[in-house]
Amino acid sequence: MRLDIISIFPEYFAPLDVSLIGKARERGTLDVRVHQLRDWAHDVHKTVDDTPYGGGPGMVMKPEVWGEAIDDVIEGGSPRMVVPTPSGRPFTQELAQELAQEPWLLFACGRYEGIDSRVMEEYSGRLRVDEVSIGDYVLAGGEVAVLVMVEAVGRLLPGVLGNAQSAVDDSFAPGAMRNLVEGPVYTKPPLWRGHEVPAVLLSGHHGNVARWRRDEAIRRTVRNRPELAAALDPATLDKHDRKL
Ligand SMILES: Nc1cc(-c2ccc3ccn(Cc4ccccc4)c3c2)n[nH]1
Repeated sequence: MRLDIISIFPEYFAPLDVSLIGKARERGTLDVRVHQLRDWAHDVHKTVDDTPYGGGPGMVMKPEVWGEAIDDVIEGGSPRMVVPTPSGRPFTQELAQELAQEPWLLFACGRYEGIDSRVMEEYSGRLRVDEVSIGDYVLAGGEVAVLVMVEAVGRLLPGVLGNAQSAVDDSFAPGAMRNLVEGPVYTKPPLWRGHEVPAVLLSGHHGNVARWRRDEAIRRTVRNRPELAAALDPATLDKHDRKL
């Protein structure tokens, strides 16, 4: 997968050189290219923003600079364009799975009050353009949102996660964990500061372990994410409720 990221703060993406994503880049699974938007601003001050039409606080990012940058980066190709914004469609595990199937993603990182909307209008005619929110809180720009999405998507790519099963067992993953968060995890020692590991996990009985883990996942979903629990098959809840 090729990932292009355009931003006025390319240094935000240094973390993509380390850990899972860094190794995927070394292996060639991921081809990440970060671009400085100001390289396409031609005035002496490399201006990328201007005052908003209709008034209001802050500044808006200029369409001309973005248009030149995107045209140069995509070179006539057709990546899927993802634009982080507070007003976008929610970024979910399902969307991460969808993006992980794409051969080429282009992330446009806005700052200030956002990017002139005509940029998304212009490229929606040529590319698949998704405006995406990573949550109902307001960031100062798109860079952190892109880091979140690149990690969530990157870990789903073949060979990136040491243990491919992990992704299958992810919270929210389609299939058995749909609408469920994960339960608690434990490792050695079996007793730590008076806290024991649940005996079932030491039993070696895989069926009982699987059932216990599902019970705990449902218990935690009901406690922390009632809106997800509401979407669970009532039969599932009912069966487990009796034990929860
Ligand atoms: N989930 C999520 C995404 C963002 C986000 C993404 C890109 C940008 C570009 C500029 N800002 C600042 C901004 C503040 C308020 C209104 C509009 C823009 C951004 C915020 N915040 N929260």
